[in-house]
Amino acid sequence: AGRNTRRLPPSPRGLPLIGNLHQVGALPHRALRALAAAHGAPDLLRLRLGQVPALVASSPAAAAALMREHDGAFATRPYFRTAEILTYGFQDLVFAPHGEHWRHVRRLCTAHVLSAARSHRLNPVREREVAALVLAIRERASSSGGGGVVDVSKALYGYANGVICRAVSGGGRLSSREREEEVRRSELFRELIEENTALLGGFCVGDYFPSLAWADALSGAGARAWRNFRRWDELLEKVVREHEARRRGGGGDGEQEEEDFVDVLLALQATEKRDDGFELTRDAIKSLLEDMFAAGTETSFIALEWAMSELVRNPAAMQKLQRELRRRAAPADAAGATTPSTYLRAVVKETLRLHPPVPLLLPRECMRDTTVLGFHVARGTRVFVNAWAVGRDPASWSAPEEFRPERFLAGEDISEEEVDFLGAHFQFVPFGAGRRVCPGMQFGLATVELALASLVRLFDWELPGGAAPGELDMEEAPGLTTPRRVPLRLVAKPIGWEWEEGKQA
Ligand code: HEM
Repeated sequence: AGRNTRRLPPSPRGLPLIGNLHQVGALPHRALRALAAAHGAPDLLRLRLGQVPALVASSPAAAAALMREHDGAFATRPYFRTAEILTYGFQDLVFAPHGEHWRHVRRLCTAHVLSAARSHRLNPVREREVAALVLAIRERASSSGGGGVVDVSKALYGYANGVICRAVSGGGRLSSREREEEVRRSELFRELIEENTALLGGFCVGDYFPSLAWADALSGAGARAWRNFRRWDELLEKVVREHEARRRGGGGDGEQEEEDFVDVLLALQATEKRDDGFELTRDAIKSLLEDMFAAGTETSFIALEWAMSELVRNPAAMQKLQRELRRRAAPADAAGATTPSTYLRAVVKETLRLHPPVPLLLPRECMRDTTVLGFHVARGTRVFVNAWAVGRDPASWSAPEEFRPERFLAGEDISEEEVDFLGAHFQFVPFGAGRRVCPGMQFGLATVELALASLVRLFDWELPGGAAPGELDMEEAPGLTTPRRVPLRLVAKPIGWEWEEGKQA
């Protein structure tokens, strides 16, 4: 077919210069679903964002076409200026070309993260952090001020951050002075992650108007990114040095330390150096570490925040989960915490269906002209998969806007066995799919499930001031990830028999 007979996906009329940028809004996943519906584009919607051609997939069929049928053509990430600065110029580790180096490093890194989660090597880390979370909530709940109201969001963020910090850079058995240093370090990591999120989620003129990239120098976005990068580097350099010193010391007291992510990368560096041309440089290691912090903390935190919100809003689901977890835990507490609960898994899935923490996944870029579902997509097009819209697709889900974990149980409309997280079921893609699927999926799920199980099992939860469950504010904060707009504040009531048990422990 000739150039002029190529069929293009439907597109809303744009404005001169900015194109459709003004239509994307503060909550792009919601605005883009509405735009797709209004322009008869249930599968693929074409946009122009400034100077950049873009494509949005809004249905399971479109998600499958992009991430299964044509995965190879959409396996790269677009270039973002702030990301380039923040990631040691190694943007390609996460965000860019399909070079061999990138494939290699990512494969190694993925293998590590998944194996660490699967072998449960990191469960002691999570269990320590869950214990700290439960303790913090108990203290807050029983303190005289505030009437037992707990800032659940803050507590959950601390937990998610703690798990990643420990898993990435260690800190198993620490003296009290070391522990203090660790707490300070966690705070610093948190600050740096938040600034990264602000920078990456922010609007950078050069990302949409490549010919106006110089404008970012004027707006200060570049300088801000450099400043944050230098702070990251100082901290990560310290972490890597400490690990190197420990490795040289041969483990010191001879005790088997828990192996963390830095250890694994340093070991890889030692063995991979001889590989033809490939070297896991120090900058590459620090860049990977930074990715792990940034990608792992916010996502797990957001999933936990919404899971607790939905359970409080839906008391029947909360009670069902409490019954299941408390029954399991009663005879032998230790076993109760780790044996999987089907309803817990269903609650987590239902939460991720309604509230995917990264609702548009991470942007991809079309690497060569491709025909997708009969439409022409040009090389260089920036591609978004609206996982949020896909999860609420009325053709795939009954009562799609309702929180009903039962839908994921066997015998219901969609069974547990049918919809997994592995990217084979395109009506449910909170972790993406294909070559760019989230490598931290198992790690993230374990982090979310362990904390949620304890919070639901050990406490009863209510809204402050006797408000009805339906009154809970469920709005999302603007940005590329979707935490709650207002922090989740709940009354936590420790349940009796667990109290006693906790005291003995
Ligand atoms: C509930 C928790 C999590 C959710 C919902 C989540 C979601 C996602 C999504 C949607 C993507 C983009 C996938 C795509 O574009 O197809 C992604 C990428 C990524 N995630 Fe996760 N994630 C979670 C936890 C984690 C954790 C714990 C880690 C690391 C420890 C991690 C590391 C990464 C990395 C490195 C990438 C980039 C992969 C690439 O570009 O090739 N994630 N994640």
